[in-house]
Amino acid sequence: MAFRGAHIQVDHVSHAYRRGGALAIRDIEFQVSPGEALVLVGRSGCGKSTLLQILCGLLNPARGRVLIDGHVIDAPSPDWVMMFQAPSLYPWMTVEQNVALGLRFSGRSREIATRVPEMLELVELSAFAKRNVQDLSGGQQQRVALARSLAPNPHVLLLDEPLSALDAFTRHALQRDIRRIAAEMGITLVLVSHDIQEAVMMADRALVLSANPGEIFAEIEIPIPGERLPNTPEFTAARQDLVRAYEAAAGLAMADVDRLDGAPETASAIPSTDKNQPSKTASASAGR
Ligand SMILES: Nc1ncnc2c1ncn2[C@@H]1O[C@H](COP(=O)(O)OP(=O)(O)OP(=O)(O)O)[C@@H](O)[C@H]1O
Repeated sequence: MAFRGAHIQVDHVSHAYRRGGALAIRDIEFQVSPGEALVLVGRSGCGKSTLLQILCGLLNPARGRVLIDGHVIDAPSPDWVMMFQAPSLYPWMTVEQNVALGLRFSGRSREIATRVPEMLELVELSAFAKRNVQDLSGGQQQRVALARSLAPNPHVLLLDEPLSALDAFTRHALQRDIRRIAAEMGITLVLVSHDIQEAVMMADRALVLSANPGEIFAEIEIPIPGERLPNTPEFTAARQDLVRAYEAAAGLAMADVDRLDGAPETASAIPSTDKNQPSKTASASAGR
C-alpha cells in the first residue's frame, strides 16, 4: 500500500524543564519510517512523555530538533495528533459532534458530513452517533477520541498511554484495533507504554529508555507478521527480548521484571523503581 504516514526524524534532542536545570532527556536520536509503529518504553520518569510532547510540537526542545517529512516541528498540527490517557471529550455533546471537533477546529467543516460517519464506522460506533458521550463506557469514549483524532486524516498518531485506564479486555481489543486502523490508513504511530505486552501487541519496534537523564538504551525489533496473539512463540520471544532490555535499562533484577510482566493474557504494568543506575551488561540484545 502507499503510506500516507509521515517520516519522523529526531535529531539530537535534549530537554531540561528549567534553564540550567537537570536534563529530562539527553541527545535522543532516531527515525520512524512512514507507516511504522514505534513504542517508547522505560521506567517512570525516563522522559517518554517529554519526548512525545516534543514530537507533536507541544514542547520545544532545549537542544536538537524534530522533523516530520522534512519540516521542523515547533507547534501542534492536525497532521500529527496526540491521544492522552483521558479521552477529554465534551460531555454535553453527542458522539458525532465530538468526532467532528478536529475538523471544525481546523476549518474543514465541509468534510464533517462524509468524514464523521466513516470514522464512526472505523471504530465500530456508528450505532452510537446520536448518543451523548457520557452514556458511553470508558473504552467506547476512547474510541470516540480515536475517531476524533483520525477524522482530519493525520499523518502521525501519537499515543501517551491512552489505554492504561481501561480494563484488560477492552484494552486488548483497542490495542488490536488501533494497530489495524493505523496499518489500514498507513499512519505512522508512536506510542508510550508501561506495558510490555501492549508494546509487543502494537509496535513494529521498541526504543527502551534509561533514566536520569532519559537516553536511548536499546532498540528492539518486533517482527511478528499478521495478527498478534499473546500465546504464540514469536510473541513470547519478543516479549522476553523487551523485558530483558527494560531490565537492563532500569537496573531491575530479572526476577522482579518476570513478576511484573505477568501472564500473557493479562495487561501488565511496570511501575517506577528507585534504582537509578542502568546495568548495561544484562542483555546482549539491549546494549547500544
Ligand atoms: N512540567 C514539568 N516541569 C518540570 N519537570 C518535569 C515536567 N514534566 C516532567 N518533568 C520531569 O522530567 C522527567 C521526565 O518526565 P516524563 O513525564 O517525560 O517521564 P515519563 O517517562 O513519561 O514518566 P511516566 O512514565 O511516569 O509518565 C522527570 O524527571 C520529570 O520529573
